[in-house]
Amino acid sequence: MDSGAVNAHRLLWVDLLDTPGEPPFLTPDWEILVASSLGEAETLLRDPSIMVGVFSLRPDSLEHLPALGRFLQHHGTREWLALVEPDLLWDPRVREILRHWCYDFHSFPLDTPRLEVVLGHAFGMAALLAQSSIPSCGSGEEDPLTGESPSMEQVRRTICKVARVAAPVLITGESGTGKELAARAVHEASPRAGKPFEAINCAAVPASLIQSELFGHERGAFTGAHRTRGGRVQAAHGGTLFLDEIGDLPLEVQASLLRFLQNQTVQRVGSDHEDKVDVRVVAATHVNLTDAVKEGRFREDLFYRLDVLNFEMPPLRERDGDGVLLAHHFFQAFARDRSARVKGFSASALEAIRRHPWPGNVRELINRVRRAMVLCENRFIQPEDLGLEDALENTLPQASLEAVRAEAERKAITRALRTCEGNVSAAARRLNVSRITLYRLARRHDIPLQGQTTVKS
Ligand SMILES: Nc1ncnc2c1ncn2[C@@H]1O[C@H](COP(=O)(O)OP(=O)(O)OP(=O)(O)O)[C@@H](O)[C@H]1O
Repeated sequence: MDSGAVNAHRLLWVDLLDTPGEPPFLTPDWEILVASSLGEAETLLRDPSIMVGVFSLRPDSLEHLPALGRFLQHHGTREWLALVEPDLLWDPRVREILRHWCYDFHSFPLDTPRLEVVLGHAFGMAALLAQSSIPSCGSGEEDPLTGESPSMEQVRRTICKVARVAAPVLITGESGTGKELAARAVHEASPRAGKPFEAINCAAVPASLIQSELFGHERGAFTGAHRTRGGRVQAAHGGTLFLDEIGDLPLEVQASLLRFLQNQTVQRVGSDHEDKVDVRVVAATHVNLTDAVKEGRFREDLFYRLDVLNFEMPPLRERDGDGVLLAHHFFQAFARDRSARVKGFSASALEAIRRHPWPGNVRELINRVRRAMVLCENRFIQPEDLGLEDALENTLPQASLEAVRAEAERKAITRALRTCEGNVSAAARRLNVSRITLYRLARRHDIPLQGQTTVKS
């Protein structure tokens, strides 16, 4: 029964009677999913958004009590309500179930308004419990995603939401924006945290090997298959499979992936039977999959299977202030690589970081900061150390005349020293100033000079 209401709370109705009855008519706040066996209930509960369940106990359902007890124990993070025939309340086995595993119970006949009130309370309690079991959901110490811009805050909120639902997730975004990191964050914030997170880059595995890499193979299935091997999908059992660059998956492998998503089964290459798996898929792409579908490179049915929940990692140039924050973050992280002399970023380097469009996104920023920390010869990283001197070019005319002159002076001195391989006398001649003036200017601009201590002014 589907109430069809947007944002309705999902409720599992477990009916173990030989002749199951209809669930009651509840307000559209509830979407009722009916299971007529514990097996069916088990399958439906793969959906973590179902946080509340109801089951009824009548004389003809007593044979199921032992199995019901095990089932409730296994799903103890949900809140359960029992509807009980009044006579059964004296049965010690029934009392045991109510005492240990139920949030509340009702005796027949059913009082629907009262039931709904209690269901609301039970849902609230289950939601609280679920929240406290989600580690940081993007805001605590474990949060791997650095960034405080509004667009990153939005990403965090989305991660928290999609983490709770079992459906596939599709993450889009330019290369280097942190799609894999976001996929890990989804996994860590989901009930699958602590279970395997298997990541595979579909573009990096040769097309001939990807089928067996994903689904495994039997011994002798192809030349070189010396032993039977499980694939990455099976390795992710209970957890999450991250398929990076999904747009590069060959068409024949797309068919197997679709089958796996539909049935949650895998078939090894060379095998004629299928194994059941429980894996959540998170996929990422930097290409437009809609275009790939139009061009026949990507199966439309697979696209719709994957595109159930989606979000985009914003490019770094659209994350206000995050470039500088990330630069400081990686500066600290690479502390071991840096010379103790390097204290941080100069004001002009930070300005260059703000101005640069970062086509390679966070990955480019990491590489530039790491290189600058190794190459920097000053106490503070300069735009040139980051290879970002051009980023300031257009901005200089807007700065004060004094700042423009200082920046030009600093650049000219640095360039002359580099050309003269650090020889101060030669650089001074080239700049048409005395050595003493060059020493004074170098000190003002924090530019180290060779043999500085031996020269008397
Ligand atoms: N917000 C962030 N905070 C800290 N590190 C980040 C952040 N975003 C990305 N990174 C780092 O940047 C690098 C690139 O990130 P990642 O591999 O997740 O990007 P991607 O979008 O999956 O790239 P590609 O499309 O090329 O596979 C990684 O080293 C990752 O740890």
